[in-house]
Amino acid sequence: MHPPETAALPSTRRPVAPLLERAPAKVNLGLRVLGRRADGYHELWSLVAFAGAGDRLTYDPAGAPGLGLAGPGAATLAVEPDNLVLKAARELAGRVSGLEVGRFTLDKRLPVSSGIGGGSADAAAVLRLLARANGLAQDDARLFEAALATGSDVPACLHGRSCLMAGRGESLTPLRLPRFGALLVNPRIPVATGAVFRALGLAAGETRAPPPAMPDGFATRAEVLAFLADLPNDLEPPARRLEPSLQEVAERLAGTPAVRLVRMSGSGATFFGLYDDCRAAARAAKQIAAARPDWWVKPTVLG
Ligand SMILES: C[C@@](CO)(OP(=O)(O)O)[C@H](O)COP(=O)(O)OP(=O)(O)OC[C@H]1O[C@@H](n2ccc(N)nc2=O)[C@H](O)[C@@H]1O
Ligand SMILES: Nc1ncnc2c1ncn2[C@@H]1O[C@H](COP(=O)(O)OP(=O)(O)O)[C@@H](O)[C@H]1O
Repeated sequence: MHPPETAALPSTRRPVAPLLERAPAKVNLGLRVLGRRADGYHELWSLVAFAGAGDRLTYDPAGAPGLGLAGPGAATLAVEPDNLVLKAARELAGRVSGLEVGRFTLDKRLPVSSGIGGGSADAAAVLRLLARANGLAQDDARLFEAALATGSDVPACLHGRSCLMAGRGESLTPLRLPRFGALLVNPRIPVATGAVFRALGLAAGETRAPPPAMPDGFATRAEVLAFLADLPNDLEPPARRLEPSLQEVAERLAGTPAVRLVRMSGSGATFFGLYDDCRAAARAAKQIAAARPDWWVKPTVLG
């Protein structure tokens, strides 16, 4: 005799699938510091692109509110007190009454404090996840406000596509870029953003030369490279003064075949090389990883 069939218990809770968002690395292809404002922040003018490589955030709307860390970089980061994932969630909750916040799991792959905005990308991914889960439009102004309150780089990461970034980081002009193969290299030396800005030594109210003329767009990689020749990263000299060992990173990238440009991103210490395609970037990655297995070396695509 068969046991009687049991009907599934009725549930009062709607099953909700976890949501996933990518948190791509940000690369400052060029970055001019135009001056220092009275409030201490610096006026920037930067051509920003996003990489195929990044962290990943999953969100369980039904989970206990909080953050779990996973992935190769989990041990390099603490959940509190300053995790940008929770800061972004708090900033949005302060602006949207009744916002439901569940559990985030961060798959940490990008090096921390490395000039490619890993924390900012995570924060932006959190805002996108909370918007999706709470039915907010992705262009809801409160997302942008929460982004800027979380950090200067978060609005660009929320935008998530190549752009000219100006002001403190809040002024964004979309700009399409042709695709590059790219290699990101970090010597696993964390560099504090505030220290690099301070090492520039600008007084409050001081201004510097204006930026180059704004391009209408770029049709070819050669046009981008010509534009970048006049758009260095003004934070690279002070970062190199603070960390003279960055010279080796630049030299190793410059020694890879077919590299078109070598430069530091943001406040460092990640440097990038640009190539015509992903195959060249992958070859370069092998060369550098063989010489420096202790470094973080990531071939990817940009634009
Ligand atoms: C330099 C950049 C370039 O994209 O990238 P990273 O090196 O961080 O990746 C960003 O402006 C970094 O943005 P983010 O890391 O969000 O900066 P915040 O948390 O707002 O500020 C960190 C520190 O940098 C200084 N800061 C930041 C932005 C800015 N426009 N002027 C500044 O002087 C702040 O005064 C603070 O001491
Ligand atoms: N989720 C996060 N990922 C990375 N860094 C974080 C995160 N939350 C907080 N931080 C802190 O934010 C600062 C900047 O980190 P990050 O965004 O990785 O570097 P950068 O601004 O140089 O690109 C570091 O002091 C780091 O400890």
